[in-house]
Amino acid sequence: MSALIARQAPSAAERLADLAVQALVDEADLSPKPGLVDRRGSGAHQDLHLGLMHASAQSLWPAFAAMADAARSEGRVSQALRETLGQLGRDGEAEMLRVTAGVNTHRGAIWALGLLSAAAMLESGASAGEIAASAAALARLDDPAAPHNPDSHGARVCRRYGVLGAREQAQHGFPAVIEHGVPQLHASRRAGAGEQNARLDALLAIMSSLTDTCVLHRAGLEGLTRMQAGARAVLEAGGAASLAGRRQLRLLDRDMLALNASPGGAADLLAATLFLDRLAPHAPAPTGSN
Ligand SMILES: CC(C)(COP(=O)(O)OP(=O)(O)OC[C@H]1O[C@@H](n2cnc3c(N)ncnc32)[C@H](O[C@H]2O[C@H](COP(=O)(O)OP(=O)(O)OP(=O)(O)O)[C@@H](O)[C@H]2O)[C@@H]1O)[C@@H](O)C(=O)NCCC(=O)NCCS
Ligand SMILES: Nc1ncnc2[nH]cnc12
Repeated sequence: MSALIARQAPSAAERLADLAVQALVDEADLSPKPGLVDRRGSGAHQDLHLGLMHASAQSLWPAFAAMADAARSEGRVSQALRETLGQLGRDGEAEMLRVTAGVNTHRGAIWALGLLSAAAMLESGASAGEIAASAAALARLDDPAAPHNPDSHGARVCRRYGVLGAREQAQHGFPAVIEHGVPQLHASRRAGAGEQNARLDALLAIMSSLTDTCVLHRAGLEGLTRMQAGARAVLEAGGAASLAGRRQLRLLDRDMLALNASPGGAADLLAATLFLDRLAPHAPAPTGSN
């Protein structure tokens, strides 16, 4: 009997949860990322490290599987599905905080990958853009049970600087992912950058345009401007695979550390990019870890 259970193929929801967790692990491991936790160390953070990012990612598997399964049961974008996803997202966040002893490792990632996992189940076989559009339709539905926290870091800086944050990024169909992350990942792969460099370029493309509320919270408008301009400078110099680009990337890393800035929102959206890329690849698939 146990041999029979062991051989059972994973369900579609379980496969989506596998992909979501793998995307988070790949994002955490990618190095060198400016200001962020990676294989070299904790970046601008005092309370995060790579082991904690991995443990947090693994703790979210049941939440992602449950969100995808709820989408399978409901079968369409609906108010009922939105409310179920909201509850599962809050449960996932509680489990993350239990595993990390209260440190916010992946709040933005639960939001983005939770919506995208549910949408991927609804839009099986669809393109990255179609999946993101379906996730956006879910994000635009109001969840009356969601506790509105006007004091979250994101809410505070959105008010102060008049910018859009994680909520709007999802409601608008993840433009940072669909217009910047995914196309740059594919372009850098086509140019022969190597998989790790292509992923770094995708992160930089996201950073060059995103109003990352983590950076605004930690380093204000100056931090955001320097992040966007620094990321653009790496790409304009030839990207992470080029010597000139690597030089710019080292400067950007130093700058982010000096400003105590960490682009956590961009990191979450890189994970969303890698998730969608695995689901709907339209460019040469990764060939190794070079
Ligand atoms: C809608 C919610 C995402 C809540 O959003 P809100 O803006 O109110 O709340 P925040 O607590 O600020 O969380 C937003 C997180 O999203 C990431 N992010 C930032 N900017 C963007 C952006 N422009 N687009 C997309 N995503 C963005 C970011 O997450 C990462 O950073 C986290 C660390 O941040 P922080 O806690 O500020 O940590 P530190 O700087 O280290 O703090 P200190 O050390 O200084 O104390 C890290 O977790 C990364 O993930 C933002 O943090 C959503 O949460 C929500 O409403 N959920 C309800 C449940 C639900 O409905 N779910 C639906 C199905 S999933
Ligand atoms: N690698 C990383 N470093 C810091 N914050 C993050 N949030 C999501 N991924 C992160």
